[in-house]
Amino acid sequence: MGCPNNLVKAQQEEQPLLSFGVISDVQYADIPDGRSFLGVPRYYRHSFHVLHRAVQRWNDQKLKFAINLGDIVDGFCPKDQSLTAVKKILDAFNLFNGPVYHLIGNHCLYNLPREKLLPALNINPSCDNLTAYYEFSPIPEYRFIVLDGYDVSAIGWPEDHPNTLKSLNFLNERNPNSDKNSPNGLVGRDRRFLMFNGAVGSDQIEWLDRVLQDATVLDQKVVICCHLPLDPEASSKEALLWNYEEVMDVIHRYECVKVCLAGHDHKGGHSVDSHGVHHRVLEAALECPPGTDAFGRVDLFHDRLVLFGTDRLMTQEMVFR
Ligand SMILES: Nc1ccn([C@@H]2O[C@H](COP(=O)(O)O)[C@@H](O)[C@H]2O)c(=O)n1
Ligand SMILES: O=P(O)(O)OC[C@H](O)CO
Repeated sequence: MGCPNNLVKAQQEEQPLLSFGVISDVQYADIPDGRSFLGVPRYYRHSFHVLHRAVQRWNDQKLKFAINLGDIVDGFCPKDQSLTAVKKILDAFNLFNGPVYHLIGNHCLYNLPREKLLPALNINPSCDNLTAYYEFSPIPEYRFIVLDGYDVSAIGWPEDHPNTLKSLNFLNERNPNSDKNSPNGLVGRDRRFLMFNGAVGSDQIEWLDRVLQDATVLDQKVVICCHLPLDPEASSKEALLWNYEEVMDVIHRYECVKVCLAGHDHKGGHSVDSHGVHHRVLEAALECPPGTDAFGRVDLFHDRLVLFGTDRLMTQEMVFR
C-alpha cells in the first residue's frame, strides 16, 4: 500500500471516526483478457481475485462497511452467464463482515434489467419504481448519498419505457454519430453525450435537495457516490454524467457536501472544484494486471477524509474547506 510518511504519522496520532472499504469497476466475466476501445488491457477473470483480496483486507482491518462504485460484471459476459457471474461476485462481496452498499453501472445494466439487478444488489428493496438512489448515515456526523446516474438513460429500461425514448431523443439532438457510443466530432465536455452515460432525473434532483437540506439541519458532512463522475477536472470528458452541472448546482447550494466518489473512468482522477468539494474517481479493479490490486480503505475524520489505496489505487488525503 503506497502511503506518504505524513499520512502514516497522522494515522498513528488520531483515530478515525469510522473506516470503510471501496472498490470500483470489477467488470468480471469468465472470458479471456481483452482491451478497451482505446487499447487499455482489461483482465476480466483476474478482477474477481482483486475483489477477493479486497474483502480479505477489509475483514482484516475490521472495516464497518464497503461501497462498490458500480459495474460488477462486464458487458462482454455471455448473456446466458450474467446471473452466474453476478452471483459469483456477490458471493465474494458477501464474505465481507459488514454491509456492502452497491451502485449500478452501465455494464450491470447490459447484463440484467433493473427488476433483476436491484433485488440482487439489495438496492431499494421496498421501492416499486426501480430507481437506484438512496442514502444512509453510518454515524451521526456523516451522511452518504448514492446517486443513480442511469436514472434517465437509454440502457437498463425497457425499449418502450419513457426514459429510454427521452434518452434516445436527448442523444439524437446532441450526438450526430450513428454509433451513439462514439464521441467522434464532439468537442470538449460535449463528448459526454454517449449512450454508455446517463442523467439524474428531476425527481432524484428534488430528493437530493431535500436530503442535503436535512443533512445541513443535522450538521452532517456528506459524501456523494455516483458511478458517473461529476467534475470535468477529475475525469475524461467522455465519462461525465450528462447533467453533472445541474447536480453540482444543487450540491453547491450547501456547505455540507465534502467529497464526491465515482468510478466509470477507469484510469482514476482527483480534483477540488471551485467550491472546495473534492472529486475522486477510483482506478478500476478490471485493469489490474495479474497479481496487482486496486481497492482502498477510507478513514473519516471531522476535518478530512483519507483514502488509503492499494497498488494501483492512489492514496489521497482530502482536507475539507
Ligand atoms: N473513444 C471512444 C470510446 C468508446 N467508444 C465506443 O464505446 C464502446 C465502449 O468503449 P470501451 O472503452 O468500454 O470498450 C466501444 O465499443 C466504442 O463503440 C468510441 O467509439 N470511442
Ligand atoms: O466502463 P466502460 O467500459 O463503460 O468504459 C467507460 C469509459 O472508460 C469512460 O471513459
